[in-house]
This record gives sequence, C-alpha cells and structure tokens, in this order.
Amino acid sequence: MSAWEPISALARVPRLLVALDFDGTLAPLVDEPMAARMSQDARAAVEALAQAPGTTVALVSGRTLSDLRVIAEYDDDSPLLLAGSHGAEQWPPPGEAPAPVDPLLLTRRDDLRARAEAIAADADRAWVEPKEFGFALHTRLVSDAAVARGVQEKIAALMAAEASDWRRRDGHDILEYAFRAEGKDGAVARLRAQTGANAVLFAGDDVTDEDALRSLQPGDVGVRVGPGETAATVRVTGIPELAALLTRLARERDTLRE
Ligand SMILES: O=P(O)(O)OC[C@H]1O[C@H](O[C@H]2O[C@H](CO)[C@@H](O)[C@H](O)[C@H]2O)[C@H](O)[C@@H](O)[C@@H]1O
Repeated sequence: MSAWEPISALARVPRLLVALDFDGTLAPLVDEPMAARMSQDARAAVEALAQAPGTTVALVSGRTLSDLRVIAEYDDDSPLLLAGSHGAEQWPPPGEAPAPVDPLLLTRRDDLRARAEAIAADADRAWVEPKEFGFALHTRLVSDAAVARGVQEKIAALMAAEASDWRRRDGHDILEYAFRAEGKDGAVARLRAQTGANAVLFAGDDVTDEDALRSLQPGDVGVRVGPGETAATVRVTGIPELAALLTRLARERDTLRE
C-alpha cells in the first residue's frame, strides 16, 4: 500500500485538522535549536494546506510557545494554530485566561535548572535549554556516547531525588523534565473540538508524538516521519516525503472541496 492511499480519504472530509509536529517533521534537526526552520517544501505544503477549503493547520510542538513563534516565523495574521510545551500552551490564547503559575513552582524550576546546568557543565558540549515549565538537557554535540549517557544519568538521579512528580520525556539527543504533564494527545483533542474537525491528520517523528498518534480515532490518519516504534498507520522516510504528501492533500482538497 502506498503512503498516499490511507490519506486520500482525508481529501473529501468537510472539516480537516492537520496537526504537525515541528522539529524533525517540518524542520530538519540542527545543532542550534533556535536556528531550526521549516524546509522550503514543508513550508510551501503547510501554506497550501492552510489555504485549502475546510482545512485548519496546527503546529503541535514540545517547544516553549514563544520559541515556536520565532522558529515557525509566525506572525499574528497567520491562519495557523499553535500548541507549545507539548500542548500545555496554545495560540491564539484560550478564551479564559489561564490560571497564573504558582511562583513556588517557578522558583523550584529555576533551582533545578541551575543544578542541572552545573551537572551538564562537566560534560563537554552538553547544555541545558530553559523551558517554560522545566528544562531540557541537550547531548547532540557530545561526541562520546558514554559521556552523554553519564550526564543524562546524573540529571535523572537528581530529578528522581528532588522532583519525582515531574514528567520525563526522552527525545532525539534530549532529556526533558517538566512540572506540567500535558501531552500532545490533549492538544489534538482540544484542537479537534475547537475546529469541529471530522478527521485529523497528525504527523510526528519522535517519542513525544506517540501520545498524539495513540489518541487518534477511526477515520484519522497518523504519520510517523522516519524510523522508530509507532502507533501511526503510515510511515514516511523523512521531511521531503511528508511534504510531498501534504502538498498532494492540499491539491486534492482544492479540487474536491471547491
Ligand atoms: O515537539 P517538537 O517540535 O519536535 O520539539 C521537540 C524538541 O525540539 C528541539 O530539540 C530537537 O531539535 C533541535 C533542533 O533541531 C535539536 O538540536 C535537538 O537535538 C532535538 O532534540 C527543542 O530544542 C526542544 O525544546 C523540543 O522539545
């Protein structure tokens, strides 16, 4: 079966939500996270889908929302919806103002992040990304796998001792801890309700995307970008193949839903 076959039915649904992970799905992985940008083909596909009849595109990312806005080169006129921090943040903001974060949680976040930074400083080129609800240890640039594992284990031990209630997430050369446990499944459920979608296409490349992929319903389509165990029913080799499928979907929706 070709990758297009399960997706073709989505060309006809009256209201379609296309929810897309960012890093590794639309944007190639790079050493400096704030330098990540959608590939030219992926950006063109996203823009075409966002203009297609009855179609909403959402970016559903682990990035802090303010960072996602920068790397997605998002402006307030954009028709795209955004979910950041794995779904704990959204744009446009929800109708009701979210409850302010308990300042004690922010103090604890800053303290634990500082301690993680001190641990990371011992491993050449390991570093800690500050995140809205926690922090992430990056080991992409650590050339020795044993050193990378060692620093991950030390930070895991710190968090097991000091913050065992925080959610741990493992990804591509990244180990993240957050005091908010929301996952991409919740973001997709909220976006589905908000857009009144009859069906959802979700695409992602990493472990955190599996929350959303597992939550899909009959009639939806999940796409895994690249290798790895997955709940998705469709797999593509990488960003170029996904961009080609999204472009075809936009074209078919333009034709069938005019
Ligand atoms: O949910 P996503 O949109 O896929 O975001 C997941 C994490 O992406 C970023 O890290 C990953 O991409 C970096 C840039 O290509 C790369 O250097 C890193 O190795 C990857 O793990 C981001 O820095 C994290 O905050 C996101 O959670």
